[in-house]
Amino acid sequence: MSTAAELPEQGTTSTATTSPAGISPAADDADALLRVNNVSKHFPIKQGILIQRQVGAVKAVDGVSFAVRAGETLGLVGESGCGKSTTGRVVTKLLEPTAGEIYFGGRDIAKLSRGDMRSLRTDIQMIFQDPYSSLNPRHTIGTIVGAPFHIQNTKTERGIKAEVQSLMERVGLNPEHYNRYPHEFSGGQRQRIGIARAVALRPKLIVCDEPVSALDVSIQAQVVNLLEDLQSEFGLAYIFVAHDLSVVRHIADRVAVMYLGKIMELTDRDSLYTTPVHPYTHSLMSAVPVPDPKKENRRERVLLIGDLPSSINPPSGCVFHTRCPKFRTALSESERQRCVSDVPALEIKRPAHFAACHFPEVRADIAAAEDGVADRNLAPTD
Ligand SMILES: Nc1ncnc2c1ncn2[C@@H]1O[C@H](COP(=O)(O)OP(=O)(O)OP(=O)(O)O)[C@@H](O)[C@H]1O
Repeated sequence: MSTAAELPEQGTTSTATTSPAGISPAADDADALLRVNNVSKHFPIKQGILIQRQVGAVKAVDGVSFAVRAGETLGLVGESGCGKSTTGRVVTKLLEPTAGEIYFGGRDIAKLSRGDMRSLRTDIQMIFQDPYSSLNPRHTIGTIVGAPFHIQNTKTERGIKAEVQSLMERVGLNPEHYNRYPHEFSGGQRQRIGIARAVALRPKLIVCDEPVSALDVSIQAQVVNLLEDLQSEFGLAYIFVAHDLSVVRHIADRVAVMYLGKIMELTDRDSLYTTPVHPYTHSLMSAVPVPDPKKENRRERVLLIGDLPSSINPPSGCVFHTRCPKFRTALSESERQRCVSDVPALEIKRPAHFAACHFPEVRADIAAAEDGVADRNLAPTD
């Protein structure tokens, strides 16, 4: 593993990586199925009626690096608009990255054309947030779940029907409803249809983009449990995009926290929830209620002041400095200057614990223990 001094700056797409293989340490994982290295997605803003010219860009994702191991779940969390969904869509190549590398099974898929990506569609799939709009209302469930088999073109009609009905049964749907249309199913059942479609070809990786946030709370846990069962049965890896920290704590092995298009902290679930080192993660965690009323009364809430800055013109240096409680209250003038001018690298602060902060919360362990962060019961209700 590289030392902190060797680590690259996260953020600007022109920043060179310095690890021997040219891969950011956050993506440099020997067991990785997917390695996302310094990937950006900037949406151009154009002006003009006849002749359009680019006048700026929405920096939805700006130099993110992470790895996903075979069979694991990586949670992607952060406030609305921080770039979680865009990251997921770039990984599945529903969106083309502006810069960076995406290694899947050792091959850089970032620059593959749509045609070349067709063979990889078997291996990488996506489950969408909205079970109402992600299914074609004019197609029966048989057609929707059977579509991947038709594209693959290796099975007879009868073989496809048998496969689809077995998948329906596996995800908790009645196989006799093969000829029904999406509007005849509830929200939870529609998400099960989306899941059956995603796992049909036994992919290695599924990007789950807020798969339960549109569902009733009572249904959420059932769908999360189904995803977990399918993961162990088929050895799937998930990127699980969510803004709900409880669901992510329940399902993720490791978690990446995003803010304004960048990864602020990346580590295993327990380290993140019990000993966060980035002031942003600390604020997020402090907003989660503690079940014990005594501890809940003593809970220190770290409020973030101000609105999320625009991703068209993000703050200089550390993008979080304009809202960082530590920047406001605990740093000297020269330390603050560093936050304003230098982009912090996503670097190792503890073994396997990455954070992009010049002045991480080194006392977070003690604070977390005192505040009862470690005791928080964040599992979703069954
Ligand atoms: N097609 C697009 N064109 C321009 N800007 C876009 C486009 N898609 C997303 N954005 C912008 O990119 C930023 C990141 O959006 P994204 O949807 O990835 O965030 P998110 O973290 O998933 O948010 P949410 O939790 O609300 O879904 C936002 O500022 C959004 O407005």
